[in-house]
Amino acid sequence: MAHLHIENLQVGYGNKLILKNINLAVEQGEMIALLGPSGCGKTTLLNALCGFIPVSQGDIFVANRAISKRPAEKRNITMVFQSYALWPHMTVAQNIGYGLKVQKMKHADITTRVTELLKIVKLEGLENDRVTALSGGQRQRVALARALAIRPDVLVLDEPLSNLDAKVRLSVRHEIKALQKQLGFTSLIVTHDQEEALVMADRIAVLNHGTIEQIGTPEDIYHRPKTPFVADFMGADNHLTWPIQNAAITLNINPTITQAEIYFRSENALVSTRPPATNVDVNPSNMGLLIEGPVEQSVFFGNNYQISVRCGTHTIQANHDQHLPEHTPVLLRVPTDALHIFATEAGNSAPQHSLSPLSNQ
Ligand SMILES: Nc1ncnc2c1ncn2[C@@H]1O[C@H](COP(=O)(O)OP(=O)(O)OP(=O)(O)O)[C@@H](O)[C@H]1O
Repeated sequence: MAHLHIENLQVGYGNKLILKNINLAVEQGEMIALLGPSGCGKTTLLNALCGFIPVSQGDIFVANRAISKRPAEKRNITMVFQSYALWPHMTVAQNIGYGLKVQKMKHADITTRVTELLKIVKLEGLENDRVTALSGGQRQRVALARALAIRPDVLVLDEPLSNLDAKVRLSVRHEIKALQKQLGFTSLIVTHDQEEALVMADRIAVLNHGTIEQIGTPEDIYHRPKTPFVADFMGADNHLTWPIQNAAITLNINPTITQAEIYFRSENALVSTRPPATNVDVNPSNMGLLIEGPVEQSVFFGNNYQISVRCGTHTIQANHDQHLPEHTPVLLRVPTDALHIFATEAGNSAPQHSLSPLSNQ
């Protein structure tokens, strides 16, 4: 059994079921990111793990021990909160040692452990400062040190970086990742930032309406989404429902499809301004999805331009290195391996989750 094993977990508030049937196995030393839109149940899952809310059905095992009926303080799972939740009247060292004092550890041992943690989170010299005098990034490191002080079996982090400004956020996420590798703690981190999940996690679980839609490595989730929801959530910002009765949109793939939902990222739509007449041949450079149309809008995005191309009733987004004036005729080509194609049965108006991805990798 995995170090953290969640089996058929159901959790709700009153009569409202939030987590429907969660199964998750987290190996010792692994960091799993729970990724999903607001309200999908990420925090609820962390709260159920920590024992802050009861579970309706299913079980949670940590190191082969069933813990879902144990009170929060007997689970040895600690949470790092979005708001840090530090004691404002205490010093850095007192905050870090707080959990150890509650556990009635000897004063000398607390001092040793706190000194060790101050070094780990690079806050040496600040032990006697009030936490209110620290920056956001430093406070978050105190919160992390306090959580790690008691050597938890599982560390859970609820959007730990969301109160930090963009630059600090980038450095703190690398620090947490490096610490996780160095110390080997098992952790679950909640985020709704896909880039954060890709950078920090060993595996990502994508949640939607209280269920896990897909779990896999960052590469799997990014390149091989199993459902339209995951493709969309991971940044495939263009969506077409095939077939399309429009000669300006052609799909040259093998095998051919009759009916499908197609997703792709604007960064994978290659823009060319060559005349459409040269584009009709089906040769290797024309494989994939081809779309012809005029530029509707070109917006500067810093490192490139976001080009909107009008094609019948569709507006397709593409990235390009140059500004293109409105009405410029362009050809977009999305290579086959950048298309996420979810075949649907002919005449079947099945819900998205029952679509099957067509292997195109
Ligand atoms: N104490 C509560 N009582 C009743 N419903 C709740 C309670 N807390 C959360 N919910 C509901 O449970 C659902 C999931 O909430 P949760 O906070 O777990 O989502 P989340 O994925 O963490 O969202 P966010 O990214 O916005 O933090 C939401 O519909 C929310 O309204």
